[in-house]
Amino acid sequence: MAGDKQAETTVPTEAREQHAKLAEQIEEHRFRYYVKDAPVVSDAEFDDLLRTLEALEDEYPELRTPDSPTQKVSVEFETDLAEVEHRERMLSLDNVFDDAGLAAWAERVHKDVGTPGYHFLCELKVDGLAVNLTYENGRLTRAATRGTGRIGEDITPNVMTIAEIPHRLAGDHVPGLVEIRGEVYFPMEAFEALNARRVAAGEKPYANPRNSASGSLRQKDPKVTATLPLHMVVHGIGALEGFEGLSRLSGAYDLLKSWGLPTSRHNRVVDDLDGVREFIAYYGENRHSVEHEIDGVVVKLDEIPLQGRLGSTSRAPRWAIAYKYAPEEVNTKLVNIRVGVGRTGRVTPYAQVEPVTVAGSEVEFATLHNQDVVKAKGVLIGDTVVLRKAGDVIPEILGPVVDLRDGSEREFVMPSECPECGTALRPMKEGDVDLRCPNARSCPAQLRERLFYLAGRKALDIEHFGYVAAAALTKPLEPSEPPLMDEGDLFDLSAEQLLPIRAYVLDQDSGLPKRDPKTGEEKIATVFANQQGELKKNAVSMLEFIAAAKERPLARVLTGLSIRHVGPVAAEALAREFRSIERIEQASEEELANTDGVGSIIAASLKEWFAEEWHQEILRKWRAAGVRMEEEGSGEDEGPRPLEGLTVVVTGTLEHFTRDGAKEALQSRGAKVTGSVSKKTSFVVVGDNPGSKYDKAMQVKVPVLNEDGFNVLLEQGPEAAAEVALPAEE
Ligand SMILES: NC(=O)c1ccc[n+]([C@@H]2O[C@H](COP(=O)([O-])OP(=O)(O)OC[C@H]3O[C@@H](n4cnc5c(N)ncnc54)[C@H](O)[C@@H]3O)[C@@H](O)[C@H]2O)c1
Ligand SMILES: [Zn+2]
Repeated sequence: MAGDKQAETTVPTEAREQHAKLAEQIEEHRFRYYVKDAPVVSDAEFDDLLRTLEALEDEYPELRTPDSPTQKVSVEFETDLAEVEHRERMLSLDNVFDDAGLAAWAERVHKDVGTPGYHFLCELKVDGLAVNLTYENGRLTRAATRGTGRIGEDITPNVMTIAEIPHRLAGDHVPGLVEIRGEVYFPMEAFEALNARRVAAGEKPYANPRNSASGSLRQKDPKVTATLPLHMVVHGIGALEGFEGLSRLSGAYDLLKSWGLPTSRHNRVVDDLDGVREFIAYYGENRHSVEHEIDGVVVKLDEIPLQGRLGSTSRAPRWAIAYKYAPEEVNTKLVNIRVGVGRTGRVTPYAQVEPVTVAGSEVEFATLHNQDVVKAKGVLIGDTVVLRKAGDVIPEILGPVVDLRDGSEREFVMPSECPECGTALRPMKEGDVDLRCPNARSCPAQLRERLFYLAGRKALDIEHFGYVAAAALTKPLEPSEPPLMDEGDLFDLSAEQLLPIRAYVLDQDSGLPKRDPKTGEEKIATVFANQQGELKKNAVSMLEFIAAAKERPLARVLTGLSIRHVGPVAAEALAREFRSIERIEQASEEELANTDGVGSIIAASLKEWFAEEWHQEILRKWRAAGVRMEEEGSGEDEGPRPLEGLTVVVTGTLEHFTRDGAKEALQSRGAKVTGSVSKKTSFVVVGDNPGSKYDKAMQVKVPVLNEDGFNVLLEQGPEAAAEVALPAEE
């Protein structure tokens, strides 16, 4: 006893105070999270606090009293819902964040188990709300939240509305009593719509889907819960009476599944730690292939008797560990909502946030799509927001942290004029929410984006012509007249024009001027001239590359024109089929639409594009500058086109031709190759295993050629081929 007292006094006051302060913060966050469903810090920040407290207690074990948050699952609290005592405690999990932590856990398990021959059960850590289902003689009698771990809240009527959860277990052999533990989650895809409804009804939007799941289950009216797309994954068993012989947890899951409970499809039993590592690595890569959000992997000892041997602390089982992935959600400040103008003139609001690192990269901007989305999310400028960056997906804002508002936040108002050229904005189409700057030709933003795209890898591939050059040529500070009013004069740019240009150095992601990191001032540069007043080396190269770009294949030139919907693939198809810009322009909309890889939307878009006078002007100027407007070897000087005017469909596998080879052979002889059979089809070439196109050919009585007949067509022409075509059946 005396020894104890002495030990206590060895804790410095400072540490004791720090401990008390941290403990209080953690309790407060738990209350906001579990009770109010409205956390004000991210999970990562919360976990950090808990880890700091743990580290402090490692250093001064006397601080680790039974009261400490490290020893508890949650907080004591009052609730409007009825309280329920769990038959067996619901625990949390200990966390590790790296391989070393995982290995240390495995080593402890190994020491405690003593004998080899045990297995690890790997599961996904479902990011949702822990729920306890009590089944008595197969009937669902109660559902409760985890609560303090001993006492939870009664949410039976709400849980009863979840379709996946059986009210009665299937089969005859069910226990007298069983507690099923699992996670209820709210799908990410449905989250935005839920928040939109809440905002429209004047309710607080949820900060993330996990809060929605919890809030949905913990509100009073089961009729409301019934309308929500809640799901459950089962991941454990609590009390169990009147049932013997469970030896492996993985086996128990099979049993639960046979009773009709929603178990996970992703569980895997492995022999050793390397197997665990593989599982962790796999789902680290494929995190978004899973039907629910995950924040890590849970590794469990699969042998149930061994679980019993290892036991639990007051907070977590020793036989399981949670390996947490890097968080994809962080909290940050929404500094501003700006609008950007895209290549097609679409005007989209986007969020500028205080820069944060998330999922390994620094994020400063997040998309907001359109003004309705901003409203639906319920975010105000100045809010702390939950920002999510999932894999390669563009960062997005999930929702505001409403409880941190101080009244200084303001609503976003969509501008009525283009921020770059001042033109009044209009809806894209009548009734559309998306707005567009109609000044397509010389709105500096649109032209800049078009030029940047035109110079890019997919189009003319002009080296040294990057975003900064595109901006400088379209909106210089000096001279006042930009050298390019549209893309028409691109190939006539001269050194004399480039030399005097001074412009902002724009950031490609935001379209905003970059800032000097030291002074914070916006960067302005003499973009193309060096200090001696000569062209920079890069600028000389750029001009050379512009000249060389005139020789690029037709498909790339077409791509570079930024015709709506005409990307590299459609451009290839058009170039292959029509072989010159002139012929594309002369083609009827129907002809265009019937071209393989083109279709009616692109056909309409092409017609629209060619009808615009300033587009014609671009073509005239490019032609005069010597830009290639036809496919090499095309036109009149090309060889004969014996199959001109024919439309051919190829289906099934040919012996001596690949699909592309067959196409090429037809097209080089002037035939058109399409994907679908109609009355207008001249021939259908049929290889092995033809699909429905063959049946269609029979139905509409189009002549069908086998591979020999195809060769006749290629070598002797349509008349000869018609003779050997299979007679169309009656
Ligand atoms: N942001 C905040 O203010 C705040 C406050 C408190 C807690 N939290 C967060 O809440 C989360 C939950 O905290 P916690 O105490 O439950 O700890 P935890 O997340 O470390 O894990 C324990 C829980 O994981 C769940 N789980 C999911 N899949 C599982 C599986 N396959 N097998 C077993 N269990 C599985 C269980 O319900 C279990 O109770 C943590 O991520 C924590 O960061 C955040
Ligand atoms: Zn504009």
